[in-house]
Amino acid sequence: MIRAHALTKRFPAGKGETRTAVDAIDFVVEPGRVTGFLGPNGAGKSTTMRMILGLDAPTSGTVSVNGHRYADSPAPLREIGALLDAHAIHPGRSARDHLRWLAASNGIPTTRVGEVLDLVGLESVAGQRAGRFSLGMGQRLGIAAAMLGDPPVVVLDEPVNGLDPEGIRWVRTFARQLADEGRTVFISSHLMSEMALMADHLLVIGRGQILADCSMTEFMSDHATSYVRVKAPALGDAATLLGGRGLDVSRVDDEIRVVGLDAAAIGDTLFRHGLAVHELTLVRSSLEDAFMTLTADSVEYHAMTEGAAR
Ligand SMILES: Nc1ncnc2c1ncn2[C@@H]1O[C@H](COP(=O)(O)OP(=O)(O)OP(=O)(O)O)[C@@H](O)[C@H]1O
Repeated sequence: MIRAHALTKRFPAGKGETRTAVDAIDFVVEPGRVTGFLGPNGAGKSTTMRMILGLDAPTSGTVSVNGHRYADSPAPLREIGALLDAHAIHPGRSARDHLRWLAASNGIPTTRVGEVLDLVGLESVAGQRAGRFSLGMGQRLGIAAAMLGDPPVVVLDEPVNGLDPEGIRWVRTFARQLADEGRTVFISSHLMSEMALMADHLLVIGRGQILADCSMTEFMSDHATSYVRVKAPALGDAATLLGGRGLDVSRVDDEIRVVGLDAAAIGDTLFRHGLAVHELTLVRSSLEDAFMTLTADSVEYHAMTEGAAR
């Protein structure tokens, strides 16, 4: 498992000032499930992952993989496999040569190269230069490299960024398989929609702080609210009536939004009081909305106007 305690990273920000990228965070990434590491751009995901892998030194605090610091591991690739930057591959080298070189420099038998190429479905193109690979093939090669040491812990930074739906599905299935094999799987993303389909557990980060650490199911029930949209000619009367019953009623433009009773019961109540109803719809807020709400205060660069965001 991965365990972070009071993990902090500050970067120099000029004029003797510092910028806190990761702010004293505590978390545990458990084996046997996919943990999604979710946060808007600049939230601190990559910095955290780099500290897990010993590529950045924490300013303070600790992070361990299977009980010890990554840097203290005698055989790091057998301990933890990582995909941080899929483009960090020599473009002139073939996929097979790239993996052979990695295996040789890490004391891993070259027979493993064929196995990981098979695992990610690149066997047929293994002789081609990696520089010619599509984004999806590059991601697969990066994942093959991560799996060389058959590690119990796998860390993937934005593995589906820029992939087509087929590539996304492949990564999702692969991550699930790794978790089912009992491995610790830690995957970052800035898109809730991806995590909703991939992760069992969620760690949400914003401005370097943990905003949520819970199961995906818990996140859904806590944050994805729903309401019933009511449109009626006598909207004010309908709002007064429903509000009088202790329901949470808010008026937005030409509709009222009601929380606390299902659509059928609301319709019946209005009917019994002779109020006509033109629309009665259950509206579920999407998980993406829930994530945006949770991280709204921690997004680094807000669009200046709504129009600019489009
Ligand atoms: N080497 C560095 N020097 C200075 N500041 C840095 C450095 N690396 C990251 N930062 C800053 O730390 C903060 C967190 O960055 P980080 O890359 O970890 O975020 P992220 O969540 O991975 O975002 P993204 O999804 O955009 O990659 C940002 O404000 C970033 O500008």
